[in-house]
Amino acid sequence: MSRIGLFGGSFNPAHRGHRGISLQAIRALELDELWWLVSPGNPLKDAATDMAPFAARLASAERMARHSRIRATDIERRLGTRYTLDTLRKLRARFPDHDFIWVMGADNLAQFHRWRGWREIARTMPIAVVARPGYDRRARASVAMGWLRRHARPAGQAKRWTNWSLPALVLLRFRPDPTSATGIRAADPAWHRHPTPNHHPPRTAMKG
Ligand SMILES: Nc1ncnc2c1ncn2[C@@H]1O[C@H](COP(=O)(O)OP(=O)(O)OP(=O)(O)O)[C@@H](O)[C@H]1O
Ligand SMILES: O=C(O)c1ccc[n+]([C@@H]2O[C@H](COP(=O)([O-])O)[C@@H](O)[C@H]2O)c1
Repeated sequence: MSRIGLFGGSFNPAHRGHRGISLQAIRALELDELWWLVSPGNPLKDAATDMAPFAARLASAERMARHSRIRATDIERRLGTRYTLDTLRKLRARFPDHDFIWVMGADNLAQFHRWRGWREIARTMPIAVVARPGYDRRARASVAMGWLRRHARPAGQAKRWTNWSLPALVLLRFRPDPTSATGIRAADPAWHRHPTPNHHPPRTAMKG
């Protein structure tokens, strides 16, 4: 069995925060690989006017994932899925020999109850939530956390996630990284048009 983490995102663009927490999650969860699922279109961001083309977002994710166990993928595009629940069901069916865990930042947990079938997602695979500066209070007080709290596992047992009965949630606290794609876009709205995009966005690129 391979131990695979799934980390979905818009990656508009991918940044050092994604890479940093991914590398730490790989260690904390003893993952063989962490697959970045570059979203063809986050269902909650349909109205976004600053979403770069898929190819540019995927390319930025591939660059940021280099030389690591992170795999930047266009899996959702190939599966034709946009809702996470659909993606996870198809991946489970396609890779019966893999163990999967869903990894997301605390800002995603804060609005997780707005995702289609969020309780079903939690019954499909364990969830690891990574602390994120500015969001942890909102995440703790969220509707989803109200339901998931009773299924929380101690971070000290994170490596045993393949044995957990579902639903299961673990909160991971790494070195905080304030980088955000919102901050990068504010500093450089045309990031996807540069021939050699910035691999290392400015340190001031914080959540806007
Ligand atoms: N600095 C960070 N610390 C912890 N988690 C993060 C961080 N940046 C992004 N994430 C997580 O990475 C995943 C993908 O995020 P996304 O591609 O939307 O980046 P973002 O920086 O949050 O973008 P935006 O500012 O446009 O919302 C989400 O689960 C998000 O919570
Ligand atoms: O399935 C849903 O209803 C749903 C709603 C909002 C976001 N998501 C997923 O959440 C992940 C993070 O998205 P983002 O835009 O915050 O990086 C990405 O994989 C999205 O497809 C999924």
